[in-house]
Amino acid sequence: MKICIFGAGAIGGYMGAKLAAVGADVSLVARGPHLAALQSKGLTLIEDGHMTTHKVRATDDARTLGPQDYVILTLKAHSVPGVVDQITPLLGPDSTLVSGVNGVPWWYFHRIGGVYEGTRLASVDPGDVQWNGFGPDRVLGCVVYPAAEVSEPGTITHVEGNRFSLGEPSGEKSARALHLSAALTAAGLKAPVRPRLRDEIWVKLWGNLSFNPISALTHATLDVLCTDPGTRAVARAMMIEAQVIAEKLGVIFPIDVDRRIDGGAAVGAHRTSMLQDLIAGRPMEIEALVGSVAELGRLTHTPTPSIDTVLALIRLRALSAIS
Ligand SMILES: NC(=O)C1=CN([C@@H]2O[C@H](COP(=O)(O)OP(=O)(O)OC[C@H]3O[C@@H](n4cnc5c(N)ncnc54)[C@H](OP(=O)(O)O)[C@@H]3O)[C@@H](O)[C@H]2O)C=CC1
Ligand SMILES: CC(C)(CO)C(=O)C(=O)O
Repeated sequence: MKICIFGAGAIGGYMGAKLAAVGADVSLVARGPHLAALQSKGLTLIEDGHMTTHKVRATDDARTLGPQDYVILTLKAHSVPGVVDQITPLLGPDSTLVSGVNGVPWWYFHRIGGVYEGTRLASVDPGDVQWNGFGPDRVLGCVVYPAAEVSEPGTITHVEGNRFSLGEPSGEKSARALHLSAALTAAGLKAPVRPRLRDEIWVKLWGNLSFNPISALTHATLDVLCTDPGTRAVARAMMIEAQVIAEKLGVIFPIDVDRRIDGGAAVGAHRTSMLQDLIAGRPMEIEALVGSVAELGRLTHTPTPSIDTVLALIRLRALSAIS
């Protein structure tokens, strides 16, 4: 089974190291100093205080790798539309594209059934470049739970978690989903195949939608923003609006908003990825995590005053960060 991880930074590097450790046929697409380190020194993973280094096939030119059985995208959401042409050489007629990217996925309305079937999302797929370039039939959804970081070029430090939930847009337990699940499980990861992956997408998104921009706007860590009465109320209001939207789309939430916020608080003094990106001067995943939910609000005729307010603030914060 040939697996390529495109955008092998923190999450892709973590998955790549776990696969390489068990001898899987895995290739990594990366760039810059991180790629140079992967090629010269190998991929190092620091996990539970142990350091392991793996020789890996790594390139910045996917054309040299050819068609794969699985292409796992672990880019930041805003990076994907611009690199569709770089990814397509990895795709043969039977290749599966696994979308390991946070936020509302561009394929959300593929095989969902009902009145919204086939709806495209401009916030995450402007110009439909992913829908038209990849084709939604080859997509297998993935919700990424581990936390990891590129601690230096070529080195991934795992923080916590090892679950990558998988799911077909149709909810089927397909052979392609089960085969990838088996490969990831053999690498020591948790990879359940879920019949209702969209429910999990929303539970994760609940936090990213609210905690991430609030943290970037306030520079507060999760424990603080989830317990401060003012910011907790903002997060809660955003999450309730999102819940109304999601339930109109058929989602069933297994927990309530307060439990989700308490879960965020329990993570502790963690800077969300959006705050980390802001501090590092990198683009933030604003449209995939927040703009997409505002777009779904309009689609489902759901008022989203809290989400719109925070979205306006974080968009302007991003512009101010650039200039
Ligand atoms: N890190 C985490 O703990 C978690 C992340 N996620 C989600 O997972 C996804 C991936 O995040 P993460 O792993 O942190 O992101 P990273 O930025 O660490 O990894 C993406 C990598 O892709 C590289 N890249 C970008 N464009 C190209 C290109 N054209 N060719 C080759 N390489 C390229 C980046 O290089 P460069 O640095 O040069 O841009 C970077 O190394 C995001 O949606 C994120 O929200 C979800 C849960 C937790
Ligand atoms: C905030 C957290 C931990 C969960 O919402 C996260 O996923 C992120 O930092 O992007």
